[in-house]
Amino acid sequence: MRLLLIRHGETPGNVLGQLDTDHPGPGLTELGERQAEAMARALANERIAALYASTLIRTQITAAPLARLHSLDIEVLDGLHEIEAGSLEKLTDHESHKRYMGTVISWAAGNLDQRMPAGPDGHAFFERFDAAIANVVERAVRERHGTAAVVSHGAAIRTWAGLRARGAGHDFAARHILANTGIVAVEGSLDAGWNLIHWDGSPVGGLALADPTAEDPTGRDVAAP
Ligand SMILES: O=C(O)[C@H](O)COP(=O)(O)O
Repeated sequence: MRLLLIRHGETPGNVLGQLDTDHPGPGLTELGERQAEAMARALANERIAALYASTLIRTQITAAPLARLHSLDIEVLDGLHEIEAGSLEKLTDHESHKRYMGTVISWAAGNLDQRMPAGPDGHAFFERFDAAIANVVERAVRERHGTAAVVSHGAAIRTWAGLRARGAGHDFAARHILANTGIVAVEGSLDAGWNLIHWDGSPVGGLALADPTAEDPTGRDVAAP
């Protein structure tokens, strides 16, 4: 089956460069709302049979136009939420960004024992995200459908795909941006594992929907010095 892992639309926290991972989290900016509408239009011809969002409301708001267009319900799944920032929560400085993204990219390299300061380690993240993906796949197998869309988060998608998708890898995940409404597509199964099909790091509705001035720590190239 195919999984479209979609990052949510822009939030006020993304504009400020805030490490904002608490529940329920912020809604979208006006640009974020437009990104979500454009994402639905861009995916109008995709045969999406099931649509999932995380427990943070920004993903549910982002999924709403796509749900309307495809006449789908949004299923909110535990386990798809952003990687908790621990004691870095709400910080906006570059050292904190580096520490947060450095930790999650090291998980994508397989160093799962590393811990976010006062937060989770890589084992805890992969356990909950893998379990969520297993739920998505089991339903697809039961209902015999081929494509599911999963609206999740910058660090969570990059880290999961970096370790789990053949053709990605931690270095790739670090270097490839994942702007708001960027999409990482993987194909595979629980038994065979996952292959990277494409990594569209820009807003799927087009570059006119990008916000080059946003600080956005989880969306940018983190291999850059
Ligand atoms: O730094 C961020 O942008 C926040 O920590 C959360 O990531 P997200 O915007 O992809 O949810």
